[in-house]
Amino acid sequence: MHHGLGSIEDAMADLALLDMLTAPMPPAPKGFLRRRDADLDPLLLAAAAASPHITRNHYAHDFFPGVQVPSKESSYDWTNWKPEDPSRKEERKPRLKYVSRQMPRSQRLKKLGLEDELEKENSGVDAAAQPLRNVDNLPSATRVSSHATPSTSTSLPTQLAAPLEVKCMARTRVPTPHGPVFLHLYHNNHDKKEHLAIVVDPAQFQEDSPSVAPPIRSRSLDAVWSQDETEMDRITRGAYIGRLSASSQKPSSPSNSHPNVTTDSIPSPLIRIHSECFTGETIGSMRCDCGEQLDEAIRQISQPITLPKSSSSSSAVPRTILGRGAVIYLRQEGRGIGLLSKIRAYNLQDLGHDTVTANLMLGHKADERGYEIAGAILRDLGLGTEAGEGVRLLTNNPDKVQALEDEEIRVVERVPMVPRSWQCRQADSMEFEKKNVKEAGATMIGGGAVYGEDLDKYLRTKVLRMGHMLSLNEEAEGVEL
Ligand SMILES: Nc1nc2c(ncn2[C@@H]2O[C@H](COP(=O)(O)OP(=O)(O)OP(=O)(O)O)[C@@H](O)[C@H]2O)c(=O)[nH]1
Repeated sequence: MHHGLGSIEDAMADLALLDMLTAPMPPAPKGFLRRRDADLDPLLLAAAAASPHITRNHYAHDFFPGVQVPSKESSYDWTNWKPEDPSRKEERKPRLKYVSRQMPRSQRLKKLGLEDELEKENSGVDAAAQPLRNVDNLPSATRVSSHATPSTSTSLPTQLAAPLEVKCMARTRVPTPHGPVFLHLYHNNHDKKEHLAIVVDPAQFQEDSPSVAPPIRSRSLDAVWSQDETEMDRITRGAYIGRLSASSQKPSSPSNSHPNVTTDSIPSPLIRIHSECFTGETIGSMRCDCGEQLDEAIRQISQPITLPKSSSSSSAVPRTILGRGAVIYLRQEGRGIGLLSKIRAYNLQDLGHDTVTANLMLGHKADERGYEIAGAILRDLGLGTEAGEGVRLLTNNPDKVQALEDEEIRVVERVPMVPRSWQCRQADSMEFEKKNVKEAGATMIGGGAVYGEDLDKYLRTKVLRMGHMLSLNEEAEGVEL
């Protein structure tokens, strides 16, 4: 393209070029896709030819305010653009504000005469913290002075002075690889968690044979909850006796479900207090033995119990009864620090810290659990009480034994939990892995043993730093299963 004064040939050449560029497009052949951008604008081309300063971009963009006022001198020349005078900002129109037409909730509640609701909201005690009050005939927790300290980190920070109450909200039969169990779901008035009791007592299905041992049943579940409660209501929440089926529906009653059976001649039921571990129990983590312990506890509790030989018995064959006991499953993930902190603690453990130090580095205690709720659930099940049976406690953790004794639960024996991998250390390792880990699904209920470097480190820390009552010799030597 030529600019300025040139020969007539140059002008003719420019015109021919302009003509070529702006000539109508010949009809597109079949299947040919037309360009989607605009055809060249002849005026724009002429302008571009006239001045080296003006390009198509000057027309397409408006970065500079001057362009919006074409009449302004040099408005198309961005070099003349000046930033806005900051002192003029004050003159700007104020931004539109959103104004609510609804009065604040506190005022609305007052207007409706619901100051109590307001008071409750401000106190921090919400309805979920008082599940018993909403649904049943048990008294509600009352608020007290703010000096009361919550007993565990999992308790609500809501100064509840009312005595702890637990209530079994529902119970159902669950078949497991170790036999049927009754799963009990509990609410309580001190935290918002749904703690569970896994009761092993298959003798309850044998309605025809006389009870040797008292059935393990929840008092709060078998209680009458309201005068207008129907049989179907009771059955639906699990307050039935025997085996529930289409042809057998016998609602329980507070009196007939807790017969006075003497327990002197039978061993006390085996109990485990177990704390939630999502990683170990749900995704089969091999950093800990929690999944395996849960499985092992249900397995051991379900084993038949050999009765001690009585002098009156003439039979030489030892008498056995069906296994019985319970796992109290507390929602105290990560030894009470919660899953989020536990996951972070694992990263610190990968850096070389042990499970205790990792907790401390995150500002937690080594163990933040409490066992008051476990004590209350055991009492509700009639276990470990003065009047009822003592319990044999399946644990290596001295804190649990002490905590239950503080709860006035009668612990007649501590039964150790030796990790399965320690028990079969001497077995052929490949065989062990194949049989117990790969095929069975390590740590899951009914599965095999969990083992590995992470687990070894974890178990040793429990023994060396948390006082767990396990002999490290067993780890070294191994015990045949
Ligand atoms: N913070 C933390 N918690 C862990 C870790 N590994 C497992 N846990 C938690 O530790 C708890 C294990 O509790 P329990 O199964 O009741 O057993 P225990 O206190 O070790 O005592 P035993 O009765 O002897 O088994 C669960 O809440 C797990 O989530 C860890 O590395 N860090």
